[in-house]
Amino acid sequence: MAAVGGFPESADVVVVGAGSCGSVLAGRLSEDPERNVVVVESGPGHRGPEEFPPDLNDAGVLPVGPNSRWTWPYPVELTSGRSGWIARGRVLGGSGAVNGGYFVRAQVEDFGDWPASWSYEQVLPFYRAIETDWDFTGQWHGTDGPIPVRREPLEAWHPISSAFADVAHAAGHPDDPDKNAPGSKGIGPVPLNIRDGVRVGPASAYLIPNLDRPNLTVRSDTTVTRVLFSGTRVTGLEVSTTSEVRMIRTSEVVLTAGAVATPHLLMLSGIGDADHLSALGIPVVADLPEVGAEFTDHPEIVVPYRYRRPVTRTRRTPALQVTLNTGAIEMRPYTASFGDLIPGAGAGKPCLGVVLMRPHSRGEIRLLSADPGDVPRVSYRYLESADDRRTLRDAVSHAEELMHAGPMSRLLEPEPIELSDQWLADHLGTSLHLSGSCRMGVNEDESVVDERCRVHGVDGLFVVDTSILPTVPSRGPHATAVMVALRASTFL
Ligand SMILES: Cc1cc2nc3c(=O)[nH]c(=O)nc-3n(C[C@H](O)[C@H](O)[C@H](O)COP(=O)(O)OP(=O)(O)OC[C@H]3O[C@@H](n4cnc5c(N)ncnc54)[C@H](O)[C@@H]3O)c2cc1C
Repeated sequence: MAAVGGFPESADVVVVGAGSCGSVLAGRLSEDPERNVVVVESGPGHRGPEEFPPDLNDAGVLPVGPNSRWTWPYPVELTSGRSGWIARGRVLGGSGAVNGGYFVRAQVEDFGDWPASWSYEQVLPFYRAIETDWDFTGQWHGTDGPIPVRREPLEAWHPISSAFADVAHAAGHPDDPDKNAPGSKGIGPVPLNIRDGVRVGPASAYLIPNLDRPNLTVRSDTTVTRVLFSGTRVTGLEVSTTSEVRMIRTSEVVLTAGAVATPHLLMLSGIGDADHLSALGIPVVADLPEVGAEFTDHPEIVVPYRYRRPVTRTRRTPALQVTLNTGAIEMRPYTASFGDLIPGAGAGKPCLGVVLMRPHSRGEIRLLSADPGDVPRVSYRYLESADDRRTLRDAVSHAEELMHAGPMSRLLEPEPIELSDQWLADHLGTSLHLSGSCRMGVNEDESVVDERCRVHGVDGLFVVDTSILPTVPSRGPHATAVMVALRASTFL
């Protein structure tokens, strides 16, 4: 697919990565016709809705398997001695173009970890502005935003969604019809940014409709390899295509490369822990030890079962229709195995996801070399916290009870569970919600960007993506990522 736009020599502002946040920022910043906005995206682009790759439209699958054309695969260590890999979107729309379509807000108490200027009251107008909620109106919901939010009607529920909701209600969990209302907890339908089986992500909502603006250039298939500085002032970017390395001159750069690539790029550019950078021969521009440090994500225990009778799922059925949110745990009765949801992933068993939404464990991203072509080392350090292990063991026990109850036991037979820390490690995965690898904060010693998304210690450099969330929200992060980008666009 051709790059969108010619090769720009300079710009007023360059947005690095046309993913979930980058799409919103590019669309919003280019509303000012006097501002020359360039977006550099490593993955393929498309010039309009008609060129949108059809396999990205289908919200019934996650196109992130080993042969995907739309992802960066990263090898990771999930917990000591247990490796795996994660995918991040690498295409116009980024991870939001390949994700599960679960579009839910953070909880009010999640903002207790954020600077005071990012309280729930202050961010609510931006959550509302991004959406049109098809099911609910009133003070919590948007009515004219570009992203549709809807829940699956009961008649479209997969048998696993209905059976799981029945047993959760019978076990005393409250009904939770609106997971985007403050105080939501219990069992209920998930809000989805899916319309007629098609994901409507930030690229389709904010970027693609504006590609014909004369002051907006999207340069796809081009990877930023370094931010360039004169002293501590941004002067431009080094970028590479398959055929050449070039520079783009600019005094303002917004990194929206996502929670793995953004800390990677910062460190390659001399911003990070000074000892770590010096050991790799990278000249230090700003000593910020929190770059790549103490990130958070949702560890997910995959509890497998087999169906007692064949169940049917249509192409329109999303991966997830209902969740149970109880305490720090989210339970996800997926409507298909990951083998079926992810093309090329191989055979998989149907499963219930038991997910820790408020983990204590903290991960780390570090460079393996100063070569931009080498992926960084991503260590999740899941299950290192005794509290996390205990909460997950208790949750798996409860999941087992639910799976052996009434409608669930008539539908499926769980595999035997010999619950131990080893069993947890053997069934461990991640929800791919990585956040907080360049945290926002008021204290320079404990964060990477300030409340206005400015990188500490340098001029002209901003970060606006899930890396700046102080901790991963206790719900999926996508709606929060879009909210953050929309709010940031008001002061960038
Ligand atoms: C498979 C999958 C399923 C998920 N499911 C859900 C879900 O159902 N609900 C939910 O809430 N969350 C989900 N998430 C998480 C959510 O989608 C992400 O948190 C969110 O999209 C991240 O947005 P971002 O803007 O921070 O980064 P991204 O959307 O990942 O955007 C980063 C962009 O930057 C580009 N880029 C990176 N490095 C460079 C570089 N050096 N030069 C140029 N461009 C670069 C990338 O190609 C990408 O397009 C899922 C994530 C994945 C991967």
